[in-house]
Amino acid sequence: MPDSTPAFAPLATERFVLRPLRAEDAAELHRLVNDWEVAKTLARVPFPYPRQLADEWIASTLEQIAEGTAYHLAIAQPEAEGGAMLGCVGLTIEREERSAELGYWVARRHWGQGIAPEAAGRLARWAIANLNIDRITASALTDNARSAAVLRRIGFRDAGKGQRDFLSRGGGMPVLLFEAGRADLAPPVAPPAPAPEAALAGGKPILLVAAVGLIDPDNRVLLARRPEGKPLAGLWEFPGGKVRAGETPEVALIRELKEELGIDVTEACLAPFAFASHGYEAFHLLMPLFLCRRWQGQVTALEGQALAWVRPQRLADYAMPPADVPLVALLRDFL
Ligand SMILES: Nc1nc2c([nH]c(=O)n2[C@@H]2O[C@H](COP(=O)(O)OP(=O)(O)OP(=O)(O)O)[C@@H](O)[C@H]2O)c(=O)[nH]1
Repeated sequence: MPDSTPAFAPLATERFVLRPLRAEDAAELHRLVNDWEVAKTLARVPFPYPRQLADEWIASTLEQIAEGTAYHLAIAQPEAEGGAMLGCVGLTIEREERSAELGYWVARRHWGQGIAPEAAGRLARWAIANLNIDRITASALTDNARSAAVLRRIGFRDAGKGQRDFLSRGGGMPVLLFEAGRADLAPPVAPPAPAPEAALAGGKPILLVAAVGLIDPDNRVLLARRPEGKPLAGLWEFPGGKVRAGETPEVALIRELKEELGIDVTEACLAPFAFASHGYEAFHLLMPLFLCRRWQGQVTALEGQALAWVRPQRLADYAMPPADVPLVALLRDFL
């Protein structure tokens, strides 16, 4: 399955942009990273850092972005503020493991301004939502308390100790290992609005969500990817959403399909198929799944979400929320 980022659009953070490096960044990159205080914290940076290596490194990062194997980006001021480079942040993908390794550095004169957590946090959240990974790993030298604090602030958990080769130190060095999954990088989930007493399940409110398997004439099912910033970002799901007070599941679904996909569906075309009942940490999800083969209008991603029409036998290739797993099996057998 291809990742949804053929050409890399810069990522904005509150104060900066994360953009691909450019050939003309080489002299500045060399000046900033050829600093023992920076180089000594980085595993793959030699010291002294040869000027020519900056050109080669930048060229290799562009190839890696094009191949989708790694995303090494400049942390820069917005162009309107001068565009100066402040450091770099990067992710190397380990496709087989559905994971990626995070690294970053910030130029010494910009230390203490919270640049690393802002940049690395954004890249990590973007990656879990847009690349086919479930986990991000990182490491920090055992004596680099500042870097360990950055990782914990983003949401990384301690995952033991290890040893890594450091080019700048000429050999193996002890490191603290860190790891973050989808839930660690997600915003805190607010429980749904107070439910009627009858709707409390084991102390958790019941959340009623209506979802649909839209099926096209080729018998493919539409999945939508949960965007960055939402819980379960990066997982694929059936289109739909929360049923609001006063709505039936059908009415809620008709509204959501119009808002999210720009299509018109009638109640008569929504066939009840199955339901999910799943205990998440903050709520218990009750989700009727309808099937629909007829709608009006062109399916369009109106909320910037990635969409995929998926053949039933390929549904297992798409990571979905745990509540959907039994539904996928039923749907595959049915179609
Ligand atoms: N639409 C949909 N939601 C699902 C599926 N599986 C599943 O667990 N859910 C959960 O059901 C809830 C759907 O709520 P939603 O899409 O309206 O709301 P949201 O969390 O995106 O936040 P929002 O209120 O900002 O829109 C989420 O907690 C989502 O994780 C699915 O296949 N489709």
